[in-house]
Order: sequence, then structure tokens, then C-alpha cells
Amino acid sequence: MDPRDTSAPETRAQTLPAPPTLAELLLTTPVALFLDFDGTLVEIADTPDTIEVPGELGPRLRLLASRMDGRLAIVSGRSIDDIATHFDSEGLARAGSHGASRFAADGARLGEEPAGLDDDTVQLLTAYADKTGCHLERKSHGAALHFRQVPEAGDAAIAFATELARRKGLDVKTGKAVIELVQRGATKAAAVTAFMATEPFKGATPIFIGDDVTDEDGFRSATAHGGFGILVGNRDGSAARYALPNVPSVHDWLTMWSDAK
Ligand SMILES: O=P(O)(O)OC[C@H]1O[C@H](O[C@H]2O[C@H](CO)[C@@H](O)[C@H](O)[C@H]2O)[C@H](O)[C@@H](O)[C@@H]1O
Repeated sequence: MDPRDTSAPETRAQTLPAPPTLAELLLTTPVALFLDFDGTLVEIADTPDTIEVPGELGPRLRLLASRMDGRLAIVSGRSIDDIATHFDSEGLARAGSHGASRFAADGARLGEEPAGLDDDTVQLLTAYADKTGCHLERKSHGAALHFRQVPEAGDAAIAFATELARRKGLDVKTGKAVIELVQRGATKAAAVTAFMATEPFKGATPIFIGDDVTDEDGFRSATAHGGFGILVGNRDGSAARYALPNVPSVHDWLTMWSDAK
């Protein structure tokens, strides 16, 4: 298993316990749900554009959000624009670009919109991707070098992107067979904090569900705000309190594809 690809089949024993059911939790406290997208709500695919998103995902999430009195937000590494090409996220609170770009459910912006990358950075990344066979994903507020198709190029791509980020004053995010350049300070923790300071999230117990390294920021922030994280899959040293094994188990836990309240 490639240690940089945390989506590879997991063989270790599950180390974190399963969470109480959502229904049980809702009996004791108002809950706010923060949901990662890739690897949590939809299965990992070979490329960013070939994910298979159930047609009902948007309506099901809106129904769940209404049951939660609006306390549900998508928190993704993708940009909000990109998310919108995969499913209708209107009417949901959402944060994209690793938490840096945030919108309330009514579409109101929460905070400043981050800047995009400068042309020189994009040109350098494009030339690097052309040379190495990595897939360059252009993003509204950053860019990702994917090496899922060329795993042998992973170490060099990480080193290249890390050095480029240092020179350009950017941050990097590692993920599943990917290294991304993002604006300084973009974290899912910041998104949780921003939502938790506003209605209808204020005062609720935050639960952050995610599968990736970048979701660890969300787990820590949820914990700091009195809640906890739920890891999808396995990771040594995760800040999550509980774990669910895979995407279908997340859907089940959220009772997304049932009419259970
Ligand atoms: O925070 P997320 O919503 O989980 O987004 C993280 C990144 O997800 C995407 O890349 C990952 O999923 C792809 C599709 O399954 C997969 O091909 C790739 O290897 C994964 O790294 C997305 O392309 C990125 O922009 C997101 O930041």
C-alpha cells in the first residue's frame, strides 16, 4: 500500500469505536453536522471529475439539514463552484477550498473570498504536470497535483509543490494521492469556527465527519467547540473520537437514504 494514498484498502483493525446513533445524540443535545465530501459523502474515484454522485444527494442533504434546523454544512477541499458541478448544493451551508471560502445556507458569504493563484505559479505547475504525468486540477483558490495515475511520481511532486509553496508564500495540503497549493491559513478548522459563531450553528454540539488528513483540522476544531470528530476509515493518531468504516456507513449513520427521523 502506498503510504501517501490513504484511500488504499485498509487492512488494520478498526481502532476507534463506532459513534452513538444520530438519533441518540439528538436526544441529548442540538447537533451541528460538518460533512466532508470526497471519501465521506461520495466514493473516491480515479480522477476528480469521474466521481459518481447519487442524483438524490442534494435533496437528501437538504432534507437532513431541515431535520437539523439548518445545522449542517459541507466542508470540502473542492471549491464551491466545483461542488456545484457535481450536485445541487443550493440551500445548504457550505465551505470550499479547504474551508477558506464559506457561505451560509441562504447564500450569504461568511468572511472574505480567498485569492486565486498567480499566473506564474499556474504556469510552473502546468509545466511540471506536463513533464511528470501528474494531473493538474486547476481550482478557484489553489491547484492540486494528483499522482493517483503515476504513484511513482508522488514523492517528487510533493517536494516540488512544497518548495513552490514556500517560494510563493502559500500553504500545502496533502491528501489521497494529491498535493495541493492553497492560500495561507486555509483550514477546515477555520470553517467550523466561522459557522459555529453564527446562527443556526451557535450553541450546538459540532460533529465533523471526514476521511482525509485535512479533516483532522475539522476534528480538532469540533472537539474544541465541545463536540467531536468521526473518522471515515482508519488513521493512526487521528483526533477523531469515533470511526465509521466507509461511505455507505456514513450514509447509514446520517439516515440519508431512509425516512427515519
Ligand atoms: O475535502 P474533500 O471534499 O474530501 O476534497 C479533497 C480533495 O478531493 C478531491 O481529490 C480526491 O478525490 C478524487 C476523486 O475521488 C481522487 O481522484 C483524488 O485522488 C483525491 O485526492 C479533489 O479533486 C480535490 O480538489 C479535493 O481537495
